[in-house]
Amino acid sequence: MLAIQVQDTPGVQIHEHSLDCNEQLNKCIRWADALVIVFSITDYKSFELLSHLYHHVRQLHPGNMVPVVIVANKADLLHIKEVEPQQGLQLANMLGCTFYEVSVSENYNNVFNAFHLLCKEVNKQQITSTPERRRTSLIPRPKSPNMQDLKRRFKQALSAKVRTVTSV
Ligand SMILES: Nc1nc2c(ncn2[C@@H]2O[C@H](COP(=O)(O)OP(=O)(O)OP(=O)(O)O)[C@@H](O)[C@H]2O)c(=O)[nH]1
Repeated sequence: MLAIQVQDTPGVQIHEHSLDCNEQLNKCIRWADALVIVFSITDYKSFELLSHLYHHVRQLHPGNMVPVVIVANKADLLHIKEVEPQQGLQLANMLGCTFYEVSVSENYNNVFNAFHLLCKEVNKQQITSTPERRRTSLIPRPKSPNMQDLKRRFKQALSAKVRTVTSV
C-alpha cells in the first residue's frame, strides 16, 4: 500500500543559501520514501526554491537516494510564464531527476505518469534496500496540517456553539 501526502510549502524561504523550513515540512520529507517537487512555470520564485528543496531532501536523507521527480506545473499558462520549460528540464538533468511538464487544469495524464514512475522507483528501491533503510519507512505519516487546521476550526466552532447554547 502507498500513502501520498500533498504538502504545501508556506513560509519556506531561502536564507543565506540554505533553506528555512518549518518542522512540519521536515517531518514530511523525513517520512517520505520518494518525492515529487512541483514548481509553477508562472512563478520564478517557485523555480528558484526547487534546487534548495532538492538539496534539503538529500540532507534529511543522508546516504539514501530517495527518488525525486520534478514537475513543472501550469504548462497551459505560456503567455504569463516566468520560467522556460527548457530551464526546468536542464535543472532536473543536473540534479539527476526525472522531469515532467504538466497542466493540472488541462490534462492529468502526465500527473499520473509522474506518480506512476515514482511508485515504480520506490518499489524497485524497496526490493533492493537494506534492513536499515527499510526501518526508516516505519516513521509514522505526519498529520496533514490541513486536517489539523480543520479539526481546530471545528472545535472552535463547536465551543462557540456550546457557549451560545449555555448563555441562552
Ligand atoms: N491554469 C492553470 N491553473 C492552475 C494549474 N494548477 C493550479 N492552478 C490554479 O492555480 C491556483 C493556485 O493553485 P494551488 O493548488 O492553490 O497551488 P499553490 O501551490 O497553493 O499556489 P500558491 O497559491 O501560489 O501557493 C488555483 O487557482 C488553481 O486552480 C494549472 O495547471 N493551470
